[in-house]
Amino acid sequence: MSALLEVTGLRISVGSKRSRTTVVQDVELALDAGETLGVVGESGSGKSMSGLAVLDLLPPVARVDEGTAIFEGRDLFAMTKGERRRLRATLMKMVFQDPMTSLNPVMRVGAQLRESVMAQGGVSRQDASRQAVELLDRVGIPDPAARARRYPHEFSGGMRQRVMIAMAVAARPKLLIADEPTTALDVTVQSQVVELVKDLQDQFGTAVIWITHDLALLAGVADRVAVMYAGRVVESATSESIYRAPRHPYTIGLLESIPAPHFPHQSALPAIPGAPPDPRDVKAGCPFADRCSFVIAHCRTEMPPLAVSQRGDRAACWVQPQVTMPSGKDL
Ligand SMILES: Nc1ncnc2c1ncn2[C@@H]1O[C@H](COP(=O)(O)OP(=O)(O)OP(=O)(O)O)[C@@H](O)[C@H]1O
Repeated sequence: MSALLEVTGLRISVGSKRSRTTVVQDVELALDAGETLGVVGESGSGKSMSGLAVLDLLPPVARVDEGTAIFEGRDLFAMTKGERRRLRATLMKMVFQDPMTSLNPVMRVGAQLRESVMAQGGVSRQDASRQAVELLDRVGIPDPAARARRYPHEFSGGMRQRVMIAMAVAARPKLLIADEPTTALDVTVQSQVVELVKDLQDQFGTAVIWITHDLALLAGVADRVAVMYAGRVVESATSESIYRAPRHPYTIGLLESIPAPHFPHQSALPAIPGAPPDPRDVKAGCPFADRCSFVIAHCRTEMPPLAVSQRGDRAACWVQPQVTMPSGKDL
C-alpha cells in the first residue's frame, strides 16, 4: 500500500532575509490511509512547524527550504497556493489547541458546520444543515439542534473543542492533523476527545497525525510514533516498538518521565535533566549528547543518521541501547 502522506528531507527555517535559523531538518514522516501517526517531543522540537508546513499554514517568518511532501502521489510543496487552499477545504484539516483559531466567533456553529459539510460538494444546503446537527450529536453535544443555533462563545472549552473536531471532520478529510488539541483540557475531557477522534476516524477512514508532548496520550491511539528532538526525528517506529523496546535515549527518557498511575511500580519520576539546545547555536554531533546518559565520544563529533533496523524501525543514535520496558509500561 502506498503512503497517503510521505514527508522526506523537510527543512524549515525562521527569520528574516538577512538571518535565518533552521528549526526543522531532515524530517521524515509517513502514514497510510486511515492510520494514526503520533508526533511527540518537548516544546520547541519542531512538531507544530512540521504539521503547519504540510498544510501550508506556516507563520510568515517561517518557510520550507527543502523537502517533499507527497500526498496521494503529488508533492504538496510544488502546488500553488490555490491548490493548497482547496485541499485544506476538503481533504486535509488541522485542529489546534485553541479552538477559536478555527471557529468564526460571529457565525452560528450550525452554519459553520454546514459550510464545512458543503465544501465536499454535491450536498444540498438542507442536507448539509441536517448533517451539521448530526455531527454535533456524534461529537457528544447535548441538544444538538438547539446548540447549532448558538455562537462559539456560548460553549464551554471542552464542548468548543468537540465543535472544532466536528468542523474538521465535516468535509470527510483524508488527513487530520491534531496539534495538541487536548492540552488545555482536564484529563477526563482529554481522553474523551481522544476517543472521539478515534471513533470518527473509524467511521470516516481519516488518517490522523497527533502532535503532542505527551507520550502517554498516544498509547493505544497511535499505530506509529515519530519522536522529535531539536528539529529532527530521532526515532520512528511502531507503537509497540516505541513503548516496549525504544532505541533512542530521548524516547527512553520520555517513557521514564511518564508519571504513575500509568507506571505504578515507578517510585521516583526521573525527568530528563537539561534543556534542548538553542537552534541558533549549532554544534557538531548529536544534539541530545549533553543530556544523554548513554553518551560516547563519537556522539559529540558526528550526528548519527536515522538508521533503519531489520523491523523497519528507525533511530538516530550511535549507541541504540537495548532497553526493554517492563510490561507495566504497556500503558
Ligand atoms: N513564529 C515564530 N517565529 C520564530 N520562531 C518560531 C516561531 N514559531 C516557532 N518558532 C521556533 O521554531 C522552533 C520549532 O517550534 P515548534 O512550534 O514547531 O515546536 P513544537 O515542538 O511544536 O513546540 P510546542 O509544543 O511548544 O508547540 C522553535 O525553536 C521555536 O522557537
